[in-house]
Amino acid sequence: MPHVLGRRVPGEDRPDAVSGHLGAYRARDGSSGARVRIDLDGPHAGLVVGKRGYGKSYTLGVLAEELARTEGVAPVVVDPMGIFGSLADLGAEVVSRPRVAADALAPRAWCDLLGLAADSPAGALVWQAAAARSTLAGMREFVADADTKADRATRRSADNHLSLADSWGVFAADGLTASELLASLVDAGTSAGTVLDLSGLDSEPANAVVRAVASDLYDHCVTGNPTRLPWLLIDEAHAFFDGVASPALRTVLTRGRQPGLSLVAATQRPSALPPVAISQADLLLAHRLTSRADLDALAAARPSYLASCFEDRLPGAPGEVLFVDDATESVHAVRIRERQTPHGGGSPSATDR
Ligand SMILES: Nc1ncnc2c1ncn2[C@@H]1O[C@H](COP(=O)(O)OP(=O)(O)OP(=O)(O)O)[C@@H](O)[C@H]1O
Repeated sequence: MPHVLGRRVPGEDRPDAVSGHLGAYRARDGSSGARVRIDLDGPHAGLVVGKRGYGKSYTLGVLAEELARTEGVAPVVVDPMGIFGSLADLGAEVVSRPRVAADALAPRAWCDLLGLAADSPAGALVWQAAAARSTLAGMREFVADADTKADRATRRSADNHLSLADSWGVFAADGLTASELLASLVDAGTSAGTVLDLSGLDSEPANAVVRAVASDLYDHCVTGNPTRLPWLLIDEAHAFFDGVASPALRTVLTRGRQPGLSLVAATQRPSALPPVAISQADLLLAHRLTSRADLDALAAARPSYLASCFEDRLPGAPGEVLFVDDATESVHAVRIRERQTPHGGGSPSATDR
């Protein structure tokens, strides 16, 4: 019987409950022990942390590989560095420069995105336009025609902001929506998932895509009965918790598991995450971490069982993690298995030239 970490009701799991091969236990002398699997059956909030170069993206890739070949789940990988393209080898769809529908963002999200206070004249106009129209072109028309109440300067300001959003090239009437994302996976008869390659996008457009996809996935899970349970895997997550994607990600973290949406965030800077991102995580995979601020941020948001042993047991080599399993309130030293598709990350080295 393989050992599965993350099971909510240990010992009472269904024999057919799905899990993924994560690696092997690591003994104190560094030797490898029994195989370790991770629960993929129930929804989870996961956090992968560690210093640069110690394997966060690699670990996220291992998780994506396991999800890609698991029935009943649909991984959606947010890839800001463009390093997860090799998941196509397992049948994942890699979407370069993903685009989203304008109405995948709620009116409030439009104001946040454009840096407009909702109660400012231009903000109120953008809000009305987002509520009234489903496309960005339609919103701009709405603003141009709003000649009754809004004065010229307000219309111009609102349109300047919308024009900037237009220039990002991430909004399209036929853009990716969560329901299409999950439906297309069903049509294709595969659960291999999707990689959203955001490399080359600036922070605002990348955040716009992530906010739209996260809130759309959440709404889809709440209002429908998703045919597959989505897993949102986010690399360099601090860039999104720090940006306008944050409200949607917080909602997923605090309320996503109930309707079936999982989120796994990877970051080298846990101290840059809101405490809720740490406290909500029921799976914590910690690679080597030395910054005092990051260790303190983890300790402050975690229950007491973590503070007592966590720091001393953190691993020292790339590919090793301390796995904190909330379900059993236990901590395990694990060596993450090797990738089955090529890893696209890692630092460039002059020696390799
Ligand atoms: N489980 C593993 N098995 C074998 N090698 C690994 C493993 N994890 C990491 N490595 C090695 O460590 C290197 C760095 O890993 P990775 O790119 O995931 O780091 P990172 O923590 O995401 O760094 P960054 O913050 O710079 O993105 C990889 O290129 C790989 O060579």
